[in-house]
Amino acid sequence: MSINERPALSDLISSNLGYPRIGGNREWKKALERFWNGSIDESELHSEMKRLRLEHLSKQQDKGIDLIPVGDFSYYDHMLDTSVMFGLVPERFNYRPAGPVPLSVYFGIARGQKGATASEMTKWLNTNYHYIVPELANAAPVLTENKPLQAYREAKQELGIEGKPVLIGPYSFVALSKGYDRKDLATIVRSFLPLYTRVLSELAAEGVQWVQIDEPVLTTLFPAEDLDIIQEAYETLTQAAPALNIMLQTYFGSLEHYKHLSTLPVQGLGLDFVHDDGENLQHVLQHGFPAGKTLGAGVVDGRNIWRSDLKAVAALLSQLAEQTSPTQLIVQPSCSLLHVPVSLEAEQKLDIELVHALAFADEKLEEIAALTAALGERNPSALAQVEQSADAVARFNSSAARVQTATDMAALLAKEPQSRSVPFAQRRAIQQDKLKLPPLPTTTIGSFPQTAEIRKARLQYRKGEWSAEQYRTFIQQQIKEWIDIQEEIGIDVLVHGEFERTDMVEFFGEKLKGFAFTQNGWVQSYGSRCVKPPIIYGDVLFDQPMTVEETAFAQSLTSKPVKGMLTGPVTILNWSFERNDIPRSQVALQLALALRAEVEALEQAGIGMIQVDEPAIREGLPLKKEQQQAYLDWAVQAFLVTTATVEPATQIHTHMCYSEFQHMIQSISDMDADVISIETSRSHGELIVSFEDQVYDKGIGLGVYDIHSPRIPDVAEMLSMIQRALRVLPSDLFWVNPDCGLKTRTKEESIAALRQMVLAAQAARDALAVSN
Ligand SMILES: Nc1nc2c(c(=O)[nH]1)N[C@@H](CNc1ccc(C(=O)N[C@@H](CCC(=O)N[C@@H](CCC(=O)N[C@@H](CCC(=O)O)C(=O)O)C(=O)O)C(=O)O)cc1)CN2
Ligand code: MET
Ligand SMILES: [Zn+2]
Repeated sequence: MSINERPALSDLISSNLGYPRIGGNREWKKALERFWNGSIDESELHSEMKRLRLEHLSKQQDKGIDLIPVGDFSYYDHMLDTSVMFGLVPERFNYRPAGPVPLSVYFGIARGQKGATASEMTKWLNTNYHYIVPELANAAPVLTENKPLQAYREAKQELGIEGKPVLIGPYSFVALSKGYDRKDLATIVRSFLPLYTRVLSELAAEGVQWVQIDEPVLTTLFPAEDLDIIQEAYETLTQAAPALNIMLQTYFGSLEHYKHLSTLPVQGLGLDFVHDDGENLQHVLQHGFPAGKTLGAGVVDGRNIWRSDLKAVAALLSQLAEQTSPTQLIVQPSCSLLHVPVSLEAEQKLDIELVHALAFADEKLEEIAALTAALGERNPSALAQVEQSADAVARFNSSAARVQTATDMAALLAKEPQSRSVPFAQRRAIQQDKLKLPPLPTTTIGSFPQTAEIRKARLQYRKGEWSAEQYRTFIQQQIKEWIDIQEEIGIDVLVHGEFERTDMVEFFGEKLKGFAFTQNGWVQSYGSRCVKPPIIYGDVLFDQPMTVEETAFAQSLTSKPVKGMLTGPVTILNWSFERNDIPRSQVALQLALALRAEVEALEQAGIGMIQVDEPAIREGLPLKKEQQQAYLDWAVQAFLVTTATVEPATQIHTHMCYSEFQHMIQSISDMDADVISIETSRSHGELIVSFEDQVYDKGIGLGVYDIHSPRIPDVAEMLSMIQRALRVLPSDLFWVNPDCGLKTRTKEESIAALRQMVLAAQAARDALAVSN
């Protein structure tokens, strides 16, 4: 349907689901880090946070958004905010919540503190955002403060904004927590309902119109029997605050149980019409949408950076309006804009054709406002904007940048070997013969501290104040310093330290063809840590060696093996903003072929061990079961294409960060890496059980200490991690390493922790020698 045939949508309103916290120039990150290092005090932190919070609200208002979210801002993470609001402070912090939880305890849970390890951190659904996992063991939930209410009051008093408080719903909150038996889920959800009831009734008493309750778990494969407690929860909440309109918000997928969920006793249902494979629309068309209910239509992509084809979106909205005749339709992004950069304003260096095809958070709000105005006939000039956007998208899609060179991937692949030439058992003997490693060899995951000095050097180089030669010499000095440190500590397999890299994905994006990179396109990954995902806009191709010089230099300084270090195809794909005009699997294979060229170049330069990191392989897993195997198949294939052509004597390593791997051990094994290192320490050994079944029979290093925390682990603690793992894993396949790279730690912390780790490995070897 064309936009001119649309039915009247005059009561259309616009909404947002969440706005990036980090600020246009990462002011948020900088304030937090200044507070943690003691440069500013708590009151200075609070005032900077408030300034940012209000600035973000004003901006959304200026863009013309009707329903502006409040309470989505956070000092670290929104799940952690909810935990402390409910008084969930783990016992080891020795704090019994009475009123609001102090900032020191809040950051303690997030980052660890003396005598108390941090709470576990894990991926937020299928994104590169990480949340702090609530601990429900021995929990006695109490309401310590009403955070959404405070946020609402602040927006109203300071800016006159009638905000829409956002909170994570009781079902998703509990489902994404740990420390309880799954069979008790309903009881636990029930125990939180009085707290939610109080929060909502106070909001209602204050005169709040709409509240957004996020239930992202509803788009995953949750057990159907949970529908009962979900039903019960929303009956309770609606009864508690009948004057309030509850928007039950879902995102990142479609609702498998649409028929049931659409009839829950709430006033609005928010659906993702972008990342749903068309299924939500099918559900609405097939089953209808309950009369009298408001449909929150997530039609603008909240997690990728492409400009919308607003004409197509307008047609979708018209279709929804016509088919469902809901009393009200709300135009909104598919999810919170937390997952995209703030604004295109700062991007002066991108190709103009590309810029016209992009939309970051602020531009997405403009799209939503324009669409609402055009369809609602509020503003005739908005129509022109809608037409323009469709033209821009079409122009870019047919541009030379986009045109595919490698069309027939299947034919291309048919010519390439996709498995190692000899099986693992044989490779292992050949490799051990060559490498002669001790039992329980020690290594690290790749990066060493990215100090202020290193970042400053890179900045000077980028600004042209330093020559390429000066920067190169500086990087070589860093490599030399750390090769010496590693040798002195007694680590068995060394790394060069990744000093030349800004980020493990951005670095490769800058060197491969088909990528564009932004100047300021930052997105929060966890806490104050941000990433600048590169943009895959065209065909990915190898250009020239990317890592050989630094790796070979490092190897020239030592007789111990140095592991080459690459980021794998699936991770580069998952942590970039990807093109969406061709299938993801095809982009992954293009990446794999490009990276294979690098693997071969390293091998030719005499590097005998190559690590191809795949920390993001798990988060790309589709939320729906029927799509998972196909994904795993092409992901494994991409890894094999990258690594399979090396000699049997060349040892391939891979690394993955903490994830729920239980159901994909077979696929991990099929990747056929000689050694895998996996982050485990924050899960306190739970992951080991997954590898117990003996499906996994290759080299394995389970992280023995948490690198996300500044705390230095002691020898006994790591020794017990090793020994616990050795109860289920064969000692001749076991490696000792930290959880992940050390780039976020200081030099002192890293050296101290690695010394302890080598002592722990030595103690474990001694114990093995005695028992043999
Ligand atoms: N892409 C990605 N995703 C990931 C990970 C990862 O490593 N990469 N790891 C896991 C955990 N997530 C992480 C995400 C980010 C960081 C991280 O350390 N980020 C750095 C930024 C890295 C970076 O690109 N740094 C630039 C520096 C950019 C900068 O701040 N420059 C300053 C100047 C330099 C200075 O004085 O500091 C400026 O422009 O103002 C560089 O090295 O060159 C940070 O937020 O601090 C760590 C882990 C999961 N997801
Ligand atoms: C997020 S996984 C990180 C792997 C990388 N080689 C590093 O050590 O930083
Ligand atoms: Zn990692």
